[in-house]
Amino acid sequence: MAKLYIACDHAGYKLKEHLKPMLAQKGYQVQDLGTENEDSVDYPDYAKRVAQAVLQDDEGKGILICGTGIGMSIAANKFQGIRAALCRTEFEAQMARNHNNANVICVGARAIQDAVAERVVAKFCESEFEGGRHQKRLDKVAALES
Ligand SMILES: O=C(CO)[C@H](O)[C@H](O)[C@H](O)COP(=O)(O)O
Repeated sequence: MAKLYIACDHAGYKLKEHLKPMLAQKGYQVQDLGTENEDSVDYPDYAKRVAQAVLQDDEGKGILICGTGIGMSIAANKFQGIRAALCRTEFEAQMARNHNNANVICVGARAIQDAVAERVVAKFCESEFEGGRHQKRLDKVAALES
């Protein structure tokens, strides 16, 4: 089972703490890369931690939470090899894995309710990349990085 790296800014702290027991209960090994409280911090610092951890772990996946998920997704996608997807629905989370082979999910704690976020993140974690025609497209995406 893939290891999960999770981090947030102050806006995402409560949701991060809410999600961790759910993920552990499902059997995932979860490494918390901060932040540790609701004091104001800057989301790029935490996006960097998760992006670097995921890039060093072939099977690893990342979970990033800020107020909207937008800042985290912008920052994480600056790292070559990171495919970060901002997801608000279970459908988006499943497609992010099935079609885009996203290795990081970004969630907006101020945008969706905790119960919805739980289902969205769980769907992301349990869904697989389908390969095939989607790999060819991801190869083209990767070519854009160079
Ligand atoms: O980066 C964001 C927006 O794209 C995140 O939602 C941040 O959590 C948000 O900007 C933080 O805002 P705050 O007013 O400093 O709490």
